[in-house]
Amino acid sequence: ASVDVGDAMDDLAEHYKAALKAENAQDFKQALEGMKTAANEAKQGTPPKLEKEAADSEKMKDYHHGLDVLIGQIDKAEQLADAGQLTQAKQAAENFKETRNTYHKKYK
Ligand code: HEM
Repeated sequence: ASVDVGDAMDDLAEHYKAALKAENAQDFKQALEGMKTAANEAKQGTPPKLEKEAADSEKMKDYHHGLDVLIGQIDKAEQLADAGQLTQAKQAAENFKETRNTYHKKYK
């Protein structure tokens, strides 16, 4: 069974919306956990634009790297929420958009 990247992205976007709307650390963290699950799922699929690339091609490696960058950013935002800094955590979450835009330009 292969993972559909578009489906994983829809999940990612839904949880991201919830994260940005969260009014407490618990809701925020739950949304971020959902984002991480979706990002890891996306890593198991192949973007339609890269279907002709070998699994170990530079482009596939870069696609995986982009999702790892996002997962790293999610972990940092989670740590801020754990430290009771929800405002800063949500600011950190706003910055996910930069990563999204960078990789969407290349592979979406
Ligand atoms: C906050 C982060 C992100 C959000 C909210 C997001 C959201 C989305 C959404 C809503 C779509 C359209 C899905 C559809 O076709 O139904 C999409 C497509 C896509 N995204 Fe993301 N994305 C994010 C980050 C990333 C990153 C980091 C990468 C790659 C490293 C990526 C790669 C792609 C690709 C390849 C598609 C096209 C999938 C397809 O056509 O099947 N996205 N994304």
